[in-house]
Amino acid sequence: MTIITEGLGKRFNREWIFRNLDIAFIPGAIYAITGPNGSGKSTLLQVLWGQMPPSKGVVTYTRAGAPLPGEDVYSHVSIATPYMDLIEEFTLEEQLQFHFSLKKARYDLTLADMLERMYLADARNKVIGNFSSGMRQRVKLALAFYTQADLVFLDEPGTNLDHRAFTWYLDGLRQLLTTGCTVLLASNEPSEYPAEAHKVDIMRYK
Ligand SMILES: Nc1ncnc2c1ncn2[C@@H]1O[C@H](COP(=O)(O)OP(=O)(O)OP(=O)(O)O)[C@@H](O)[C@H]1O
Repeated sequence: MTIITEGLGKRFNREWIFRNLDIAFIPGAIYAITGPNGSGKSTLLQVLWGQMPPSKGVVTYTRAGAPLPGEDVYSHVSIATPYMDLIEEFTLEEQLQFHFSLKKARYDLTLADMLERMYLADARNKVIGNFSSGMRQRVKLALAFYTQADLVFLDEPGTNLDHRAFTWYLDGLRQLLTTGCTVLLASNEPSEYPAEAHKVDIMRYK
C-alpha cells in the first residue's frame, strides 16, 4: 500500500507536534520515524493508520493501483505498539486463535508454526497475564509479523527484548520486507531497523 501525505500536521491544543509533512511511503520499503522522546513519533503513526485525525493536510492511501478509502485502511494494517494490550485472561494459544479468527495469517502459517517460530511453544497454555514483558513483546511482534497485511506499523519494536529475542525480531523484520508490504516503525534506536530504512526525522517537521 502507498500512503501519501500532503501538508500533514497534528497539534494538541496550541502545540504543533508536526506539520508540513509531504511524504510518499511506498510498498516494499521500510521507514524509520526517528526523534527524541515526546517528539511525536507515535502520534504520526496513529495519524497514518487512521486512528487519529490530522489537524491539517490530508493522507491518501492507494492499494493495487486503486484509491482506498480511509475507513477501509484498518483491515489491511497490522500494528505492534507498547500501548495496545494483549488479552490478559487468554492463554497464548487462545490469543492467537482469537486474532487469527479475525485476520488472515501470512506465509500460510498454522498456529503450531507460529508458536514454534516465536519459540513460545512451551508457553502455549500459559495465561498472557503471567507473561514477562519480553514475552509479551514477542507476542505483539509475532501478531504483527504473521498477519497478512499491506501495511505494518511497529512502535518501539525492540522494547524489553533480550539478545536472542532481538535477533529473532530482526530476522522477522527482514523476512517481512521480502513480502512487498510497507513497513513504518518508530524508533530512537538505529539497531532496531536495517541500514536501508528511509529515515523520517520528525524534528524536521516542527
Ligand atoms: N492525546 C494527547 N493529547 C495531548 N497531548 C498528547 C496526546 N498524545 C500525545 N501527546 C503529546 O504529544 C507529544 C508527542 O507524543 P508521542 O507519544 O507521539 O511522542 P514519541 O516521539 O512517540 O515519544 P516516545 O519516544 O517517548 O515514545 C508529547 O508531548 C505528548 O505529551
